[in-house]
Amino acid sequence: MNFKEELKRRTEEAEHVIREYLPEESGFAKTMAEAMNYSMTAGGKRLRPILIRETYELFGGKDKLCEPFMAAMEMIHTHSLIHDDLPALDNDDYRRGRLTTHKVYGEAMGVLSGVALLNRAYEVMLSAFDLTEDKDRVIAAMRIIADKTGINGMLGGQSVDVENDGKPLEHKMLDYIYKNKTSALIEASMMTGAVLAGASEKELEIVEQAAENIGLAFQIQDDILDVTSIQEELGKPIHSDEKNNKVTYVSLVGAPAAASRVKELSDHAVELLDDLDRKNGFLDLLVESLVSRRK
Ligand SMILES: CC(C)=CCC/C(C)=C/COP(=O)(O)OP(=O)(O)O
Ligand SMILES: C=C(C)CCOP(=O)(O)OP(=O)(O)O
Ligand SMILES: [Mg+2]
Ligand SMILES: [Mg+2]
Repeated sequence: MNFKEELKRRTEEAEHVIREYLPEESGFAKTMAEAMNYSMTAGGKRLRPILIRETYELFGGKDKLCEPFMAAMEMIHTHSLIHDDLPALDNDDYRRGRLTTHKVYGEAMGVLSGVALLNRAYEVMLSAFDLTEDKDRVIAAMRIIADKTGINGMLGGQSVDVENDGKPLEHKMLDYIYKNKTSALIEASMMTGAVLAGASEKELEIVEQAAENIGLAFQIQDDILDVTSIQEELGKPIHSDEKNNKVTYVSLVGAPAAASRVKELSDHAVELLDDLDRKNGFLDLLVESLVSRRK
């Protein structure tokens, strides 16, 4: 398998699915629709939608039921990035190689278009009821997503993250922040693919653990790139963490130790996936590739 080519094909396919669910830019609320689409069409790796499809296929899913969830997940993720960049939070001017949404449309529209994407995600997920007789699987997926993005997941983690800007942090709290602000959405993505395809409780637990490790590795790599990359490659400003006086994994243990931790977490995730009776070779390669990602 040529991994790069396969990844490109899957990214393009995710891109196509996402575009089907974007709001129309018309009517009195046209500006907000434009702001929503501005960030949604700015690129991005589309990692979470790809993880949904790959995990869906890992458990035997073959049809389009996962597609509204792929689009919805990218909307939730993009909402989180628009808000993460706002002046009240990380105050960053570039994202996905473009000026941030609030820089182009103003702060009020940044707040509103972010919330509107979050709301649209739920409208899109509800449309999945039209694609299956098995309503329980759709409900189960939506329950996971609501839970993992709220106070017990992404929002909880993000709130503790911003609350602690400029304060010393212990490992335990940093782990809480990373597991929630970043891993929770990766967990929700992979678990969504799994429940939609009918995975068992036991399989779902393994997927959740693997995704937690992937998410931690992903966030630590993000910390590393914040100090080792360049804006042109990353598409967002470097040294954002230092600007906000954030304790990160890199500031706590240094970049080389952080890189070893990324490798350990990624290896552990692949081992966990190996415990399943099923295999998706591309998914394993994707997880392994995140260790050396440069953007
Ligand atoms: C509800 C909200 C707003 C959630 C944001 C979650 C999140 C993982 C943001 C990015 O983290 P970061 O600031 O460490 O990364 P980046 O370098 O991409 O800004
Ligand atoms: C969790 C973090 C570090 C936020 C950025 O996520 P991605 O690195 O997946 O951002 P895009 O590719 O979607 O822009
Ligand atoms: Mg942040
Ligand atoms: Mg940020």
